[in-house]
Order: sequence, then C-alpha cells, then structure tokens
Amino acid sequence: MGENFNKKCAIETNEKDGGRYVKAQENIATGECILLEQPTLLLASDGERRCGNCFKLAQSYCRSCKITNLCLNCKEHNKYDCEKLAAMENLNCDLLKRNTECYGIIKCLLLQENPDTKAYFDSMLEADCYLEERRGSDIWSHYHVNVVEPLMKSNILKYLRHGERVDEDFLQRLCALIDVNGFEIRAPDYGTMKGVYLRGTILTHDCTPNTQIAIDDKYCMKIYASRAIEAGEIVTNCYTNVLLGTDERRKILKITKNLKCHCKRCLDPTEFESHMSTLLCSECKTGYVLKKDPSETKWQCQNCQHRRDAKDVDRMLNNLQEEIINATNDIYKLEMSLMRFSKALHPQHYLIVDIKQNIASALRQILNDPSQCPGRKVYERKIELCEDIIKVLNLILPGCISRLKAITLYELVSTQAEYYRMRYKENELTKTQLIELLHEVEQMFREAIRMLLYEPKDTPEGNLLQTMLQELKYLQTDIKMLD
Ligand SMILES: C[S@@+](CC[C@H](N)C(=O)[O-])C[C@H]1O[C@@H](n2cnc3c(N)ncnc32)[C@H](O)[C@@H]1O
Repeated sequence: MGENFNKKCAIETNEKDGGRYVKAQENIATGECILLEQPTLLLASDGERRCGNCFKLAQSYCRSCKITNLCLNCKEHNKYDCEKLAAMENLNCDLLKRNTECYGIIKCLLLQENPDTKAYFDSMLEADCYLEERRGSDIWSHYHVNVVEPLMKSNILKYLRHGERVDEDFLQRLCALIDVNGFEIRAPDYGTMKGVYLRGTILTHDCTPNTQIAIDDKYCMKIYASRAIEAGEIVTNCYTNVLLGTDERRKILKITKNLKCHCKRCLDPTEFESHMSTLLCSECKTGYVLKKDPSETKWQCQNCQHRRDAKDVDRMLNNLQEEIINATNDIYKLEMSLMRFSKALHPQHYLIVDIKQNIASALRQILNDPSQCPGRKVYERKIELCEDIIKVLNLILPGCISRLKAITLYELVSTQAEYYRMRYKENELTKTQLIELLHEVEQMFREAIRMLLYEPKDTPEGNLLQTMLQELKYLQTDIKMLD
C-alpha cells in the first residue's frame, strides 16, 4: 500500500470543522503527478458478489472460510482474512451470505484485526463521514437492517480482538466512511466497484477541479494536475460528473457527501457562460431562464422576468432525461428529441450535450461499419456534434487538460480526416486543399494526444493513447505521400 504524495503538497486541517484538505506548497505544473496510491480496501458495489482475489463477479465461495466469494479460476484470497474467518466455528455464514453488504464491513473489521494493517484502519477513521447527520435517516435504517443486525446476530464480534468496541454506532460509522470516501472504480470484467484510497480521499471537491484521477488495471490511483496549480491553491477533485448542471451536481453531492458546494461554477448562474443549466423562456420564447443563486426555488427569465417554479422545472428535466434513456441508440428518436428539447433548453444545456453525445456515439458505430456505407451527411453531423461538445467542455474546464476533451477531439479529427479524403476522391477538394486540411487535423490530433500523455499505461485511456500515436503516424505518412 505504498504511496507517493508530491512533496509540493501538504495536508492541512480546517480549524472550523476539523476537515482535512490538500494545499499546494509550491507551483505544480500541468500533468505533474500529485499522488500515486494503492487502495486500502476494494469492495463490490452494494448487492454484488465479487471474487475476493480477482474481483470478477462470482457466486461461489472459498472452501476454507466459506464466506468470501471466490471465482472458479481463483484458489485463494487474503491469507490473514481467510484463516481468521475459517477459525470462527459458530459463525452464521448463511445469514452473512444472504446480506451481501455485510462483507465489505467484515473486510474493514479484519483490517483492524490484522496487526499489519491496523494502522490503515486507524487512518481510515480520521476521514470525514458526517455520522450525526445520518442518524435516524433512511440510510441509517437501511444499514441497521442490512448490516448491523446480521453482523450482530452472526456471532462474528465474539471472535474479534476489538469486538467489544463494535456497536451500532461503530458499524454505522464504517458504512458511512465507505460511502463518503469510497471511489467508484472500474471492475475487471464490467460494471464498477468501490475503492478506498486514504490519501486520495482527502482532496476537496470542486466542480471545476484542478486535477484528474486515473486508476490503472492494478487499481493504483494516480492524481495529476489538470492545469498549473499555484503555491497556496487548494488541490481539488470533482466528486461528481462535470457534465451535469448545477442543481444535479449539487443534489448528488448533498446525498452522497452531505456537501453544499459553493465553488465558483456553482455560484455563477451561467456556469462560465456555458449555460449548462439555462432554460429558454416559455413566455417570451427568447429569454434565458436562470436561477440567480443555486439555493433559490424560483427560475426567472432575464428578458421578460417570467418566473418558473423549481419543482416544475425538475419535473420537466426528469421527463426529458427519461426520454433520452428510452431512445437508447436510436438516432432518429434521439434527433427528434433534440429538436423538441431545443425549444425549451439553451443549446448548451447539459441535457442537450447528453443527447448530442448519444447521437455522436451512435454515428460512430455507423462510421466504423463499412457495410453501412455511411454517406457524407453522417460525417458532417458527427463533426458538428463533436465541435458543439468541445465548445462546452472548453467553457467549463478552461485551460485544463481533460480526458473528455481529448476523446471528443480524437473523435472529431478522425472523422474530419476521413471526410476530407472522401471529398478529395469526389474531386471536391484539390490536393493542396486536402493537404492543408490534413495539416490542421494533425495539429488537433497532437492536442488530443497531449491531453492523454499523463494517463497511466494500463488504462483504457492509456491504450487509446497508443492507438492515437499510431494513427498520427499514418496521418503524417499520408500527408507526406500527397506532398
Ligand atoms: C471525501 S471527504 C474529503 C476529506 C475530508 N475533508 C476529510 O478530512 O476526510 C468528503 C467530505 O469533505 C468535505 N468537503 C469536501 N469538499 C468540500 C467542499 N468543497 N466544501 C465543503 N466541504 C467539503 C465534506 O464534508 C465531504 O463530505
């Protein structure tokens, strides 16, 4: 569980609430690594069963301890945990197996039992988890029924050295710590699981963060600067999806982290002129409808002052969101929805961006399948959509390197290169014009590559970087041959 925090950073403590955060002590350059860290705990997502060794989905159990899931290809899992559990003769394994969420907490308790990992457990307890705010809530009742009661009734506590300090509050605290500090990470087969990273979790949230987090196939977390960070700045990470609107991001942050975000983006009604939350006025048809402050319950048109109730807006956005989900990959349905949404939402609203991403991805499938003989309209539409998405990303992540930007830029330039070649073949472009356009494509290709250079090797983005480097070489050869 080695870790490497950049020496230019320091962990500081907020005097008011004791919360920790990370501050840059010196200037940090774009792309510079801030932290490399192995997880302290890897856990299945709620309700899932994953092999205790390879973390693929598994239904079978270890023959020795009888409680850890082990897939048919794996023979053993953590030796300490296995032996400790196997020695618990009167453990009610069936009860624990039925309540899948117990296993993550058992892993935590074993971290505390094992002298080699006790220090990690103790530092996990230092993290924020706002236990008092959860007391009596639905989530508290959920864990009472699904974790606390089964664990108490299973006899496990009497086998633990620290069992006497384990009561309802202690177990609820462990559940809360995992909820607040667990990172959603890629599982090795498909889906996601949770990883607890004791250092990575200290970074404060910001909706326009100054770092990016990448996790490789050995679950090593790398945090690097997505823009230059000046000495004295707080080092931040975005706990939610940057492509959501302010209300949606804040709702998720409140539920998952009990956090009221007051970052610059949340406090700017236009979200840095991106207008990702802006509606079009249903009265005057042209005015922008905004909320001046994120905690307000009324939306108001900046042109005719017409007001809309927040509940009514929520209902409309939920219906539109459902429509996108129901359209799945159907381009016709998506385009029809886009036309309808465009009457109610700003052209850069997050749901418009979402639908454009869906259409672009469906078009990619057509362009990658030569048997569909894609016509020029398909290329033109894909180019237009990618350009629109990049424009929004540049507004919300100004000056930042970003995986999202890199991938969208790559989608754009690979489509443009094909499109220009097609037009050249159809004698619409001269050779000189084609060379000039391909040179422009090459510049943007380099920009996309530059943004992925800091991604670890064994990640989908690291692999994409290798593909892009190859494709850049082909493009350069192509240009040379035309010259
Ligand atoms: C993952 S932890 C971050 C580290 C935490 N401060 C600690 O000491 O363990 C998430 C919690 O930190 C606090 N936090 C993180 N970012 C914040 C922000 N931008 N504003 C206010 N509180 C924040 C909230 O209490 C949140 O639930």
